[in-house]
Amino acid sequence: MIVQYVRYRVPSELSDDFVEAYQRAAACLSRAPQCVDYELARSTAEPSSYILRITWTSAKDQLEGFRNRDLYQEFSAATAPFADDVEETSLYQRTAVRGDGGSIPSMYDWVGGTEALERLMERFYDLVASDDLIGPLFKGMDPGHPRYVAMWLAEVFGGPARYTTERGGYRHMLTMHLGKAITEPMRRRWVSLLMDAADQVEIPDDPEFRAAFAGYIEWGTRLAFSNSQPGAHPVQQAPVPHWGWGVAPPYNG
Ligand code: HEM
Repeated sequence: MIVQYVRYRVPSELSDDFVEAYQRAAACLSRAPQCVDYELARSTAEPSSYILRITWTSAKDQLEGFRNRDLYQEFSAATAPFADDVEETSLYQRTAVRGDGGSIPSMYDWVGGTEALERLMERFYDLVASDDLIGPLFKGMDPGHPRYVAMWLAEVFGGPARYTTERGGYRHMLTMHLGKAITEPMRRRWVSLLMDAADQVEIPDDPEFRAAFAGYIEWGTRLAFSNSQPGAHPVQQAPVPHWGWGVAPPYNG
């Protein structure tokens, strides 16, 4: 891990604009898998002085991962008006001296990445195909469907944003559920078969992971249920949601 510090001196009349610009830029950091955490702090003694601290997974990830991607373009566009106010920017190696707050892996990393999610989804849709209640809903499904849903889940759990960049993002997923008239017993069966598949392919079964995973699945299936009802008026445009550990992150011993 590497810590980047950027010191700014911002004219006081621009301080609100500066913080607002960083609120926009921060959305990019929140989505960047290379970013562990970040904070913008303002000096109490000299209110025109700000320090931005960003912890990156590594200098290489920051340079080759973040700075080479679209998110960086967005980040730079938001902060460009304050480029001349930067007084210093430096990268620091962390030392052994530190307290709580090491990086918490994303749920995507914890589950085993794309390979594990694809394995899970292949098994799940095998179970679905032979299920009397929900099998018929998926009769004409695209053969790539398990992979697409794995891609969606990967993005939700903090992995690559490929469902957004390659598959049409939230809007496409929504469209696929519209008018399907999912019933509550169907939703329950979907959840239950997914949990069976999770046990069968042996994705992590620690309480923290399974609780967070089940939380998302409960939430997502309830949205799919309501969005699928005839006459529903769901939100048409939204980012792919990001799901995290909630109140019980992995136990570090
Ligand atoms: C967390 C819950 C859910 C997630 C994450 C999810 C995800 C998705 C995604 C990403 C697609 C579009 C795939 C593509 O890009 O082509 C899709 C399509 C679909 N979903 Fe869901 N879904 C959920 C719940 C449900 C439930 C509860 C049902 C029904 C019981 C359902 C039925 C369908 C059907 C029938 C399609 C269209 C399949 C096809 O014809 O290719 N989904 N779902």
